[in-house]
Amino acid sequence: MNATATMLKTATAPQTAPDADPAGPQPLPAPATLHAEYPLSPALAAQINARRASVKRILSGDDPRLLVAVGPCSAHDPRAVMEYAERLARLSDELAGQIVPVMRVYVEKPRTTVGWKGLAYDPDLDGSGDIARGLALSRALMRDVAECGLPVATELLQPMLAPYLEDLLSWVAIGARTTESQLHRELASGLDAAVGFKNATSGGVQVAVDAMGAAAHPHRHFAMDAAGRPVMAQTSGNPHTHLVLRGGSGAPNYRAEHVQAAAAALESAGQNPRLMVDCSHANACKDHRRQSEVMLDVLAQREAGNLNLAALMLESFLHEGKQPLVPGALRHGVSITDGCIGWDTTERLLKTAAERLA
Ligand SMILES: O=C[C@H](O)[C@H](O)COP(=O)(O)O
Ligand SMILES: C=C(OP(=O)(O)O)C(=O)O
Repeated sequence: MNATATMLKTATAPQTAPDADPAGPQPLPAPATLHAEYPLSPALAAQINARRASVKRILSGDDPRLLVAVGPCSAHDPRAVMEYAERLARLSDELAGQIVPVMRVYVEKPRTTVGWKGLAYDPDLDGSGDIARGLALSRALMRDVAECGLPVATELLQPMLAPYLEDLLSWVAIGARTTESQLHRELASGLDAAVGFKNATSGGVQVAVDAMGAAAHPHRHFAMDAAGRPVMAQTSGNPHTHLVLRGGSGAPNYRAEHVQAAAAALESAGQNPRLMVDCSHANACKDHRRQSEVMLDVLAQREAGNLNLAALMLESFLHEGKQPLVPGALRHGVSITDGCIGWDTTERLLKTAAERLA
């Protein structure tokens, strides 16, 4: 039984400390405590390093395969996420000649205003906010997905979460709402994994180009160490960053003219022109069914010779669409945040991409 299933089996009782004042601050385990509880074996650490290198080779143009960040908008149900991971792992082996999937295991969700903020924040989906249990579940789930043979992708949103999870990550997103944030550029500068910076929710690409430049530099910044103590961190800079075009202000930016303009902005800034197109979000006008047309358009651009299109993102789960968060009445395998394409559509799209890229 994987760690997540064990966690779920044993974690049904409330996990808050008996004497904790629910209104007051409550202690969290230090990163080192969770690492000890859910350690990374040397073999898995080596596999993650190899996966990170594979992602970087695609983004540097040294590997002609297509990188695809694919999976649910949010990981609200670890059992369903593992069911999805097992399917994706099988498909990944079948398409390995042309496609390198990295699986979205998003445990923090940025909200436009308010809403459920992710497994790490509220694992019981009821507003109880058991962050301690959410952190443990998040680490256990990411490790189980990694042990499934899949590179793990996530958005890092709360910088304090990074020391709990970063050793498990093969690709990291900085989201549209935080690409302009200096804290997230500092965070990215210290990561070993490649980092994709989303364009702004307005559609503006320059903030992401600036973020890539900032993240490439070393930074000295406030951070937390493995023991949970505040420290002065010194990073060496991360040269493995790239732009993610996700549309903005209700308008897509995945078409050839947008991609060419973005590549020009990147090249004039001396940045890597290879980029990822997020087929969801504003590129799909928040309609999950439009992800297919976005992906097929991008594939056509690649076939026309634009190899700067090195990567794609798909929001995909077991079943298509989304559902309201009604605890106790949730349908299995359906997103509770953004709408997703279902597994059958995902499999068909990835197989189509592999055939066209062969
Ligand atoms: O990917 C998820 C959403 O784009 C993001 O969390 C914003 O969702 P919201 O506008 O419903 O808050
Ligand atoms: C929140 C996400 O995207 P964005 O930052 O582009 O809204 C996401 O990819 O889940």
